[in-house]
Amino acid sequence: MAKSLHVQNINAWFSDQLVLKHIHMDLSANQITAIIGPSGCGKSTFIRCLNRMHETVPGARVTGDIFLEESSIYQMPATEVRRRIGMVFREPNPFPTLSIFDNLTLALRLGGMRNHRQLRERAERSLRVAGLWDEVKDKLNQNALVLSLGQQQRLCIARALALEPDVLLLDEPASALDPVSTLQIEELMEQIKKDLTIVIVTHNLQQAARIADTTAFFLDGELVEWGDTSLLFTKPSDRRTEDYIAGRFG
Ligand SMILES: Nc1ncnc2c1ncn2[C@@H]1O[C@H](COP(=O)(O)OP(=O)(O)OP(=O)(O)O)[C@@H](O)[C@H]1O
Repeated sequence: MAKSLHVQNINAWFSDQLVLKHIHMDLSANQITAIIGPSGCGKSTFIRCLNRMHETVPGARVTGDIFLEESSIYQMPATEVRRRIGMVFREPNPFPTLSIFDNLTLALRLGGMRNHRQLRERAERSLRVAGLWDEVKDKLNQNALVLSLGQQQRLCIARALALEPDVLLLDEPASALDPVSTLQIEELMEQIKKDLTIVIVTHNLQQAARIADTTAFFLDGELVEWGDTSLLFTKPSDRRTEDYIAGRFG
């Protein structure tokens, strides 16, 4: 079920470098929120804070709090946070030695699901949602690397969906893909937002304008502004946002 995230005064460091400063933001359920901003402004660090991945980097630190609905993610076991708040990365990263089926079901099996019929149902359901079932149903036991890059990325999304998360974080999920695969990923996000809260980092302003309900503009570790995507693109309230979307820097 989709759940909203509430970010309260997040600061994040890599060693002594402060890379996110006093971030307050709400990420609404059943919406796509796009995170935009120039290279190095803290977009990836921000979404890696949202499922407690940032703190896994040696020397990295976070202060502040993030709530999944009413519950602080810092009061939950980190493994539980990452199950409920899934993540898809820039480069498709299927487990390279595993079959398509095992890619989808490994985490479920590690979580204790043993019944083969149940595993098969969950795998099929997430592949159907990811629009991949017809393409892979006859090769579930083949290595995941037989798939094209675009299919591998949809497999990674299906793998995240198989855990039935509340939130899905995507860090430039289409940046390594061709235009057709990019469109498939965008259509997929539109479909799954009815069940999920989606946060996507993108360099591509057209992509944010096409798919995001809400857009947030980051600059130098600050959240300059966030709000309704069409308003942010047509009537930004801050001069720096206006300059960025007009292509004057970044
Ligand atoms: N593993 C790391 N160790 C140290 N510093 C890092 C690390 N990862 C990122 N940084 C620094 O943190 C700051 C924010 O980086 P981040 O990757 O969050 O930005 P970004 O907006 O996602 O950039 P890009 O669009 O280029 O991916 C940058 O100054 C970057 O150099």
